[in-house]
Amino acid sequence: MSIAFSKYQGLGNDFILIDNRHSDIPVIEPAAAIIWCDRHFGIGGDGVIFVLPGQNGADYTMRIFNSDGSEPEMCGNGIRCMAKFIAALEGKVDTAVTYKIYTLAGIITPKVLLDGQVEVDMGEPRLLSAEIPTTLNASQEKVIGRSIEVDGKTWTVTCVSMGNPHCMTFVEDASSIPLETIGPKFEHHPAFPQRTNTEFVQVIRPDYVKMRVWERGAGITLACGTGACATVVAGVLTGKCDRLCTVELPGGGLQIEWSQADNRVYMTGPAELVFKGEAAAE
Ligand SMILES: N[C@@H](CCC[C@H](N)C(=O)O)C(=O)O
Repeated sequence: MSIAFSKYQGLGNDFILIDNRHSDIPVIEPAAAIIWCDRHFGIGGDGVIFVLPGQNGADYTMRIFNSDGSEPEMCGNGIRCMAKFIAALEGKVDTAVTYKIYTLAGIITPKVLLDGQVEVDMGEPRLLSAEIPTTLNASQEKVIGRSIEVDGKTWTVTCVSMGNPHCMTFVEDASSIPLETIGPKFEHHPAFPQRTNTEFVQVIRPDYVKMRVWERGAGITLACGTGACATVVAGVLTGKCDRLCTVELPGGGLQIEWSQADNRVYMTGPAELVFKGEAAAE
């Protein structure tokens, strides 16, 4: 049996998209997603995203498997790709269209704009330690500028959940951080019972930061949408960033706004079809 897929990327964060509208159960298992995501033996990708029938009043449901087979609650670049994929499935080309997508982080609302960019209402950030989750501040307070020992060094971190967990460290020079070695040590640190995404952020100006990410379940990626949102929230909480801020990632820039008016985070960025194909299912 073979399964049709479309490969999309958002700032180089790349995903295999599957039209799963006929069933609530993803057509491939996490073990197959690991093989499909492999860049030598598979299609290659940071994750596999399934478009399922809507739940809880949503138009569609998104499920995603990371390249290690784990299932995250949300994916910011992925939901922009999913919105473009659905618009193509529905034949809505060159029109603005908005979808309500049910995710494990709640309802998320991407809007495909006329210029092809996608603006996403990412919902409200979650700041309490139990919501992230982290044991860094067990008294249920926010985790802003707390110390953590990782790899024999003390780091000052701020933690934010955008449905999935993020741990941000502000640094002088993000390019000098040995992500490959320090990233997994943050990800698997006992202070994060559900592991964590890890971001190193260099403030260029309050409205412009550079960020590099080690993703939970995927490792180094060229961009992370939820990570960019969490970065701006952390920057505002620590007095380093404006609420409206560009986050420059290795794959390009995202416009992020943490709205004072409704406490929601809005993300705008690209999403593009790379190619379509068919892959063997086990
Ligand atoms: N790249 C994504 C985040 C994907 C999920 C992440 N690896 C996790 O496990 O939380 C994004 O753009 O947000």
